[in-house]
Amino acid sequence: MLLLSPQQIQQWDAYTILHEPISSIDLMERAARHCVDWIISNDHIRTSIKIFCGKGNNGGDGLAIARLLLQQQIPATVYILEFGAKGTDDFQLNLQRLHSLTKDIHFIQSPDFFPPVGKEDLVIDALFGSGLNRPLQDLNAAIVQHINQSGARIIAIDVPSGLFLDKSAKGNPVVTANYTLTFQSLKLCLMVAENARYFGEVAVLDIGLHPLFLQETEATFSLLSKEEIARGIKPRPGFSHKGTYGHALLIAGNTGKMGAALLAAKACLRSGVGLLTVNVPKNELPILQTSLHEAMATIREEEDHSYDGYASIGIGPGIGTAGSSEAIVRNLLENYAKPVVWDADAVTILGKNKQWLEQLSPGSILTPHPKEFERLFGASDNDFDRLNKAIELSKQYPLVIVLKGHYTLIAFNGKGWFNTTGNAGMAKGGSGDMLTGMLTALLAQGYTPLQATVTGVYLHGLSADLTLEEQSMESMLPSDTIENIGKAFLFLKE
Ligand SMILES: NC(=O)C1=CN([C@@H]2O[C@H](COP(=O)(O)OP(=O)(O)OC[C@H]3O[C@@H](n4cnc5c(N)ncnc54)[C@H](OP(=O)(O)O)[C@@H]3O)[C@@H](O)[C@H]2O)[C@@H](O)CC1
Ligand SMILES: Nc1ncnc2c1ncn2[C@@H]1O[C@H](COP(=O)(O)OP(=O)(O)OP(=O)(O)O)[C@@H](O)[C@H]1O
Ligand SMILES: [K+]
Repeated sequence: MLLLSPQQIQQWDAYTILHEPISSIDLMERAARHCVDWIISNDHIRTSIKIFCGKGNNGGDGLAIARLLLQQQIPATVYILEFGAKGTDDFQLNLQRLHSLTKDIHFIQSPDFFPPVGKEDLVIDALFGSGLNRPLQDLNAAIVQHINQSGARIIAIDVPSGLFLDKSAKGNPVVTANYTLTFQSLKLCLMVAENARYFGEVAVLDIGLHPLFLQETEATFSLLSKEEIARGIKPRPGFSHKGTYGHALLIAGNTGKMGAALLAAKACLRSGVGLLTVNVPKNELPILQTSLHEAMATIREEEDHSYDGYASIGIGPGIGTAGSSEAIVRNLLENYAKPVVWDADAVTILGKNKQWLEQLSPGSILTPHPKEFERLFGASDNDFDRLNKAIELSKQYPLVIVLKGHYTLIAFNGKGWFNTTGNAGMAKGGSGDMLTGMLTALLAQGYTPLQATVTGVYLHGLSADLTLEEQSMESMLPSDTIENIGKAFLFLKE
């Protein structure tokens, strides 16, 4: 699914009107009906429902929602923010339709006429949607503040009023919704952490916009889908052998950080690799060899760091950032030409030696979390800037950049894919190590760097989601999640 700009969303609307065909007022009616169905079936009806409308089509949705509620004998009061301009055609038509049902429609021109709103109210925010083109001010800013401080349950229609679809609204007045009912597809503004406090829980309502439009449309950002990932999984032919699936090397672990090496190694082994060697400090060798019978080992302090024969290498989890680790990073840059997975301390070392970025082998995968990303590429003003920076960098460097988060972004060659699997039970040390092991395993099996990354990131989150069948978000450990990598592969084959 593509993440569209406001202009593209308008075009999708127009395309549907032309090709379904359907009139725009009927499309609005369908959107409103989906909202009402969702509100009723999710038990959000309150004795007092206050619907705040602007005079664009978002406000039109609000008016249609009011009428559909009233038709089911559910009382609702409408407040229209009056800022001079005439409403859109569909707004005006819905206003006429509503007038035939109720006189409980209030035009507000000043904060003096704001209705009292309290905890017991349900507020429907239909002030502004995808047409917002500047920060809210004056009366519009005042009503947002009034609603936000009321303590009422707030349901935003399409997006919380005040959010721009594809750029930051940092510092602007924005409705803090408990729920956002967004039409047809997620929007970029509903994917970033900086807006999480505004959009609350998001439901995507399928209002039947024409699917063919997407086939004729290009967008920088899209969402990964199960079907797409499942199609990319390589078969394991009956006559294959361990050599078919590659020999991976993980350079991981150090004194007090051997858990990182074990988690990465175990995840690598559970992700289909043919052979695995783990490079660890001499003193830590027994920990590895007694806990993981399938892994071989090389010793960190030994001079001969030949990388010949490894189909892929992952470096970083728990290695530390001391000079000896820096030396390994330099050695790897000079002596290994295939893609490498760079994570954790290895990313920090690259951040300290930025000139080395030019030397990363093409197709290498960088897996920074936002702080590590900042160390590598500098600070960003907001989440949108960071996403756009990752996209620009992916044009500049022949690398796959994995910006980890709730919706992890994978940037490659000027395009970005958001992952939709995973949950807050993964917000624990060790989750990143697990991902490094998985990506290294997939590279070793001959997946292209992009394919390895999208597959690995998706399966990583999916394993965590499946872990919730037997654990809570509080209790689950990366070790549990690794044991569910198998279930995740099976789920893709269903
Ligand atoms: N496409 C779909 O799939 C469907 C879309 N539908 C619905 O349509 C919504 C989009 O409607 P929309 O385009 O009329 O824009 P909307 O957000 O209502 O109003 C913006 C208007 O207000 C103005 N304005 C802007 N910023 C302002 C500001 N800061 N302060 C004051 N005024 C400001 C601006 O006019 P301006 O003042 O710039 O002339 C603009 O015209 C969408 O979110 C969804 O709910 C569904 O009905 C059906 C399916
Ligand atoms: N709330 C969340 N929702 C979805 N995924 C999450 C969430 N929190 C963390 N994750 C995922 O878990 C992983 C965490 O990796 P990250 O390197 O940031 O932290 P870590 O677990 O401390 O790493 P390490 O393994 O190096 O200790 C990422 O892949 C991230 O996408
Ligand atoms: K809204």
